[in-house]
Amino acid sequence: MLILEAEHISRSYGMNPALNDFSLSLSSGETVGLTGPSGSGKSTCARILAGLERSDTGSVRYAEKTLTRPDPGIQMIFQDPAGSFNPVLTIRQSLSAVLSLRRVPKSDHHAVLLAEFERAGLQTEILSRYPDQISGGQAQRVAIVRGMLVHPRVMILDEPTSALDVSVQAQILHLLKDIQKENGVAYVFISHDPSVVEFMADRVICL
Ligand SMILES: Nc1ncnc2c1ncn2[C@@H]1O[C@H](COP(=O)(O)OP(=O)(O)OP(=O)(O)O)[C@@H](O)[C@H]1O
Repeated sequence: MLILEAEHISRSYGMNPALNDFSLSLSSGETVGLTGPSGSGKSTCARILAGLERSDTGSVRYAEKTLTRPDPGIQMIFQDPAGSFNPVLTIRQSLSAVLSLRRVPKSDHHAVLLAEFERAGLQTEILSRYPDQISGGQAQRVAIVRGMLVHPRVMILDEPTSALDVSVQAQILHLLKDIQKENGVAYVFISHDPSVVEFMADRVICL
């Protein structure tokens, strides 16, 4: 089933064209890889597909509706996960806030987070730490857990492993594959590294 569709999207910043006539069809459970050299518009494309930014021309449709703003069904994972957490909240507080938004009763939060952490291979003591007290690999796992708590149908992953060393990178890629096998989430996987994109993606678009 088609879940995300971009038709002829373009975006310029002033006189600088960042993305030119890009189209994409993404089905549930599928991974499309997006690659290309630095400055080719990968991150611009990611922000538009996630509804964080509007294209100048063309349109994005999510679940058969035109996307005009961020939708909880599309989650985005960035290269620098620690930077996307509120530094004054513990990991538990950040994740509980997401569960509260989903109206999960407070009394269930601990059990839900334990189960998610176990699945993601995270030790539970990380819950009481602050974002600057965990490693890059742990932070990226926590970011993936946070994204999945919302039960998205699409995840846009913008260079999710580029800041990690190779062994941690492989673990995160396998975690993403396992999650997808379990729940059929669709990925747009962005990386400048062709071997990583090749490993993750069912098909690859080069910008
Ligand atoms: N907010 C912005 N304002 C002005 N120009 C921008 C902005 N964001 C991106 N650009 C420009 O748009 C072009 C595409 O940038 P983008 O970050 O999408 O490329 P990228 O392929 O993700 O690059 P990289 O691999 O280096 O992250 C670049 O020329 C960049 O300088």
